[in-house]
Amino acid sequence: MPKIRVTKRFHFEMAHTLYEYDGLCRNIHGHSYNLEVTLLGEPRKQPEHPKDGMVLDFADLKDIVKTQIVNRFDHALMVNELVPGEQIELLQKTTDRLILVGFQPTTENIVAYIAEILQQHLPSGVSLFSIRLYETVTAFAEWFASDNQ
Ligand SMILES: Nc1nc2c(c(=O)[nH]1)N=C([C@H](O)[C@H](O)COP(=O)(O)OP(=O)(O)OP(=O)(O)O)CN2
Ligand SMILES: [Zn+2]
Repeated sequence: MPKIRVTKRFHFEMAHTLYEYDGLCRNIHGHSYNLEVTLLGEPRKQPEHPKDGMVLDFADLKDIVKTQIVNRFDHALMVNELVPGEQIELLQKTTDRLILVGFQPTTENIVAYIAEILQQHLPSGVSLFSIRLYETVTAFAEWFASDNQ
């Protein structure tokens, strides 16, 4: 049975700030993130089944990624928990979509965070192969299962 990779693209708008960064990105600013999620699995081999030939129905993949990532991250502000408490309190007054994380919200760390979440929500029989997260048109980070075993 061949193993096949399937990929679906997603998009979300998110703001972040790089805590104590020595450049413009220390300011709150936004990105139009593009996300590519690639799964690995064997296409179903059940000729009578409506999902015959699918590793995972793209619709099911969309449901998982939208529920776990896009719907939570879209139009949110992601901030490092190290930011002083009084600043966090101010931010909480101006947005109901503040995501506090225990890491600097770089593309690298966000892609690893997404991988951690998605791995917990995939059905059996498929695995997360890779994730590519574009922060800008010219910059992206990738997570590969094979690099993280
Ligand atoms: N290794 C990383 N470096 C930087 C990150 C990151 O997540 N990982 N993030 C930033 C800023 O948040 C922001 O994304 C700036 O990135 P940059 O590519 O420099 O953006 P530009 O708009 O200047 O892109 P150009 O296409 O070169 O105009 C900083 N560094
Ligand atoms: Zn940025």
